Amino acid sequence: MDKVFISGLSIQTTIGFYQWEKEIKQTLVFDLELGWDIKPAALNDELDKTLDYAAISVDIERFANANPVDLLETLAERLATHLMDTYHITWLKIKLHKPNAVHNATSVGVEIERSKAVC
Ligand SMILES: Nc1nc2c(c(=O)[nH]1)N=C([C@H](O)[C@@H](O)CO)CN2
Repeated sequence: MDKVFISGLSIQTTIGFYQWEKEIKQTLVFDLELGWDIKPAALNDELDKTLDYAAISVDIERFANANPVDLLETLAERLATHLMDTYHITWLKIKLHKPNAVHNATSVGVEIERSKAVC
């Protein structure tokens, strides 16, 4: 399967279970793999036949800020649904890091992989 990927997309957003976290912004880092057949875009060198990683990066930041939640799990799941529905993606993997959450860990977070049947 071909993929378009985004690695190390760093944003500032409100996220967290505890009350103090709802009053600040924290760093989240996203790694995404998006299943996509890249041949149609490559055939005639056309951006509109592929997934525009720049546009999707902007969308991810907007989505996270528009949908504040407590858990990384919730954000990952909702973002997966949003990306699959909006861009007609049938397979994706999202790894979501909260690098400053645990002071003696390099990073912590969640990773999900989702797919849906093509009709
Ligand atoms: N599996 C998870 N564990 C924890 C989360 C989370 O989103 N998923 N969140 C927190 C707190 O918000 C934490 O980041 C505050 O330091 C704790 N554990």
